[in-house]
Amino acid sequence: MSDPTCGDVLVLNVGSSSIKCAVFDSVLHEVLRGGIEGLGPQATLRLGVLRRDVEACDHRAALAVLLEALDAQGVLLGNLRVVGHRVVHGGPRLTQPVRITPQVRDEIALCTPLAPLHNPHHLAAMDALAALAPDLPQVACFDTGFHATNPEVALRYALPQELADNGLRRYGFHGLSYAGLVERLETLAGALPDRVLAFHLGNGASACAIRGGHSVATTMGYSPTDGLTMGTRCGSIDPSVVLRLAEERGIDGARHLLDHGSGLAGLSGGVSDMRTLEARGDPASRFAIDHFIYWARRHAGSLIAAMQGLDAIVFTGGIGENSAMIRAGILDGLTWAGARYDPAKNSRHAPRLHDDGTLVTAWVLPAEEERMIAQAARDLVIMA
Ligand SMILES: Nc1ncnc2c1ncn2[C@@H]1O[C@H](COP(=O)(O)OP(=O)(O)O)[C@@H](O)[C@H]1O
Ligand SMILES: CC(=O)OP(=O)(O)O
Ligand SMILES: [Mg+2]
Repeated sequence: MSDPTCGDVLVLNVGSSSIKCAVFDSVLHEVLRGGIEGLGPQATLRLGVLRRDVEACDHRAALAVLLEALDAQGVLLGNLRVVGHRVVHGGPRLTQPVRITPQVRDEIALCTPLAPLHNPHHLAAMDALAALAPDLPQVACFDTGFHATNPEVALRYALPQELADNGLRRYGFHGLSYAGLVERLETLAGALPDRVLAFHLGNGASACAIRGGHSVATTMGYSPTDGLTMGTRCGSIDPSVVLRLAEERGIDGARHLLDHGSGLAGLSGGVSDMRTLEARGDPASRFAIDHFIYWARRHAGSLIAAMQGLDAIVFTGGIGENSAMIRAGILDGLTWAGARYDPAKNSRHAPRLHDDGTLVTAWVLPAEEERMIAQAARDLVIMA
């Protein structure tokens, strides 16, 4: 058992298909990392060196298993000083890290229709912790904040002003991951490349144009359903298709199809997991992978135009960090923009995929959402 006093900050990153967690001390050294992925009757729990199959059919069950495992490894809720949560959607007002009060919780709940795959699970985690440790401060960090620097022309839909005033605009997501990636890239590259095309490819997937360290455009919009082909989400789609689906299946039926039954799962006949699709190799799985790559390239072209060029490409997220095939597929479609990589480095998932002297550099970096959240939670509660 590890030292029970060493963990000060617990971070929970409740994603659409997984729960990740990390424990930091008050100077932000990572003490423990883990999570549960593949939620279902045979989910996988990883925590430090521990790895075991567990039953975790939904996010609530997964959280209970995770908290028990943390406790067994000496991370006691009573000894923590703060818990930080990733929150996907906080609407127009909640963009900066904030201490969770009943009012903040209610505001996050109001945003549930905008992120139905995420916000209910964030709330369940906050409520579970509040019940177990009512005096433990909790902080919410939002996926949208990083995109506040997008120009108005990128943020607005071509809709009347009063609709934008009512929150019908683009927000963009995976912002904590992109902010972490900018910090890491600057350190690794020595200086931050000016025009960075970043791909966060996980179960949810997006891409972002980052200029001078700031987001200028991104593929997700009003909700995390827009943009690239995803695990179970359709990505960009003609709104008339949505209207027709709503007519035929009702609003809830349409939403369910677009968020849960589309993307890789819809194209392949039920498989949303990229690793499984790569292993299967049947025509439907292959087509789903081709679709994912093709639309990542198409959106990349749009983002490169938004930045007026390209200096670096970065991959992160479960697929971005682990799938050499997907990275190669995307990069092979961007040679016109100067993208080059060394296949051997790509196979090794090396942080640096390019050779010296390459004009457009290419990188694989870990998604560091947890580190960003820990930093904000520490600053808001421990350093305050
Ligand atoms: N070795 C691998 N090869 C291909 N895909 C992988 C690999 N490891 C993980 N993935 C994929 O990463 C995705 C999950 O990414 P992750 O970022 O953990 O998801 P979430 O959006 O839930 O946070 C799944 O599609 C999974 O199959
Ligand atoms: C915003 C989003 O899609 O998050 P995730 O990738 O964790 O599903
Ligand atoms: Mg994620």
